[in-house]
Amino acid sequence: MRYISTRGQAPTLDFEDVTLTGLAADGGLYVPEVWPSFTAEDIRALAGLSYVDTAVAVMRPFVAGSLSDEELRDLCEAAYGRFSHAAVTPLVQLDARHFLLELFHGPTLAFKDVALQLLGLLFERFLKCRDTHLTVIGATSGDTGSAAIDALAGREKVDIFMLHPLGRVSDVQRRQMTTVLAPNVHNIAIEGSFDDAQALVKAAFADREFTQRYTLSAVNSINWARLMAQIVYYFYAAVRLGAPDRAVAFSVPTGNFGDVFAGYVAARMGLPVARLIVATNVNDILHRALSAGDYSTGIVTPTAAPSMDIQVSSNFERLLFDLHGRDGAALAEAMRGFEATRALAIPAAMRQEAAAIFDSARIDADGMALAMRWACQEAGEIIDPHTAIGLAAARSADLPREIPVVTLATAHPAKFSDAVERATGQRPSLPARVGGLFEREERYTTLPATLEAIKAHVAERSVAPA
Ligand SMILES: Cc1ncc(COP(=O)(O)O)c(C=O)c1O
Ligand SMILES: N[C@@H](CCOP(=O)(O)O)C(=O)O
Repeated sequence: MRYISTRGQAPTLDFEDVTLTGLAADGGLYVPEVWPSFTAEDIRALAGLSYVDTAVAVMRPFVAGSLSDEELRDLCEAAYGRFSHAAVTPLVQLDARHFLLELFHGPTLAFKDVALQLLGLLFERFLKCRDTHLTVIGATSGDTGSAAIDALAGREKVDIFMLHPLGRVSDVQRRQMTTVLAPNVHNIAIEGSFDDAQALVKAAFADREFTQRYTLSAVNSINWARLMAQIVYYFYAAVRLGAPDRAVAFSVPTGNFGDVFAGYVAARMGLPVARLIVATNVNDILHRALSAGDYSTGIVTPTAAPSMDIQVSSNFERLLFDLHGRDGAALAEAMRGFEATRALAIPAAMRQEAAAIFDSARIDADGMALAMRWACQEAGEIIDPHTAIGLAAARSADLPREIPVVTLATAHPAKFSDAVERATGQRPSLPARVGGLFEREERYTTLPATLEAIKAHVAERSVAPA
């Protein structure tokens, strides 16, 4: 498989290089040159397979030329062997048509583990035969950071610098990052929002001299391998609910548009996905973009679902690439306009094309709390605020009755126990595997949100050649 940039100017790469590269040199994001295609028979053959077997079957076309089936299987077994549930991503039924797809059984209790446990192993596999030291630089609104740190802590040939917005992640989220004291882990609290942190990561990649000197790489969903691993659970869930003979809808709590884009890829590959519901909190740029063509940023409002407090959604560019007929030059011009004005009008024809599969909903604090209460009282499930936004959107969606609706449960409720307790009166406790968080020493550096400060910090801490 070859990978091309959404902005059309960067070199075409194979899977190994695309995994190690992160952001494309032209500022774009890598996508497969073609979407692999699964027939109904291919999908039927997934029935009854374990998660690992499903992962190998679904990811095989994306890694072709870089990993053999045996290598891919070994990596998946190691990655998913660390999950606490035998099904890795189990489905839970809430009522006649609503399901939760629990994605939080990994080591750091959020869906990010599904991709990042694999990515950590991919880095190790691809660096084994190279004389390269990777400097990973990432931005987190709470969950990517801890999952990436867990996946990379203590690994040879990698340093990780993780930027989180100071004071805007939950205590559990922060401590999951800052109590990891491995020498290759460098936590930075940025005086700004998640969008500022993400913009700094992109600015670091745009500095070609810096990128080359430190061999920068990414763990955010700008890295294609992240999304690839997330496609698997759409297949796994849909097949369990009757695909290819029954279409399934998914409701996805959305921030950076990575998780829901993985669902879009699954649909492009042939999975019968009836609808993808993009569920946002009050930071609703994606809802405005999909429902009214208004992709313009505002001020980020802190909410009880902090991991979705995002305005500029990285992966929306990947969808825009397809909506622009995969014309990299046209998209590069549109993105330059967006970067200059912080606004992009999505033409009606593109909006209509997106509407063939995407719905969207904006859920406010009351809607979120109501969904947490409904899940608790009617189905006996305690859910986290991000999942609640997905569930609220799922329950308000206008869909034929025979279509099952799967809400992606993206985080364990104990990561956000204050908000859960406020809504339901129940305080979920942390699973034993992450216990002791509040007794451990924390280590992080607070920096202003400037590229100079980040570069100086990397230069001081990285073991890569100066
Ligand atoms: C718990 C949780 N839910 C939902 C999201 C949104 O996912 P995405 O950024 O892939 O849209 C995030 C952050 O990425 C998250 O951490
Ligand atoms: N919500 C995310 C933000 C970063 O998203 P990513 O999927 O691009 O890594 C987080 O939890 O950090």
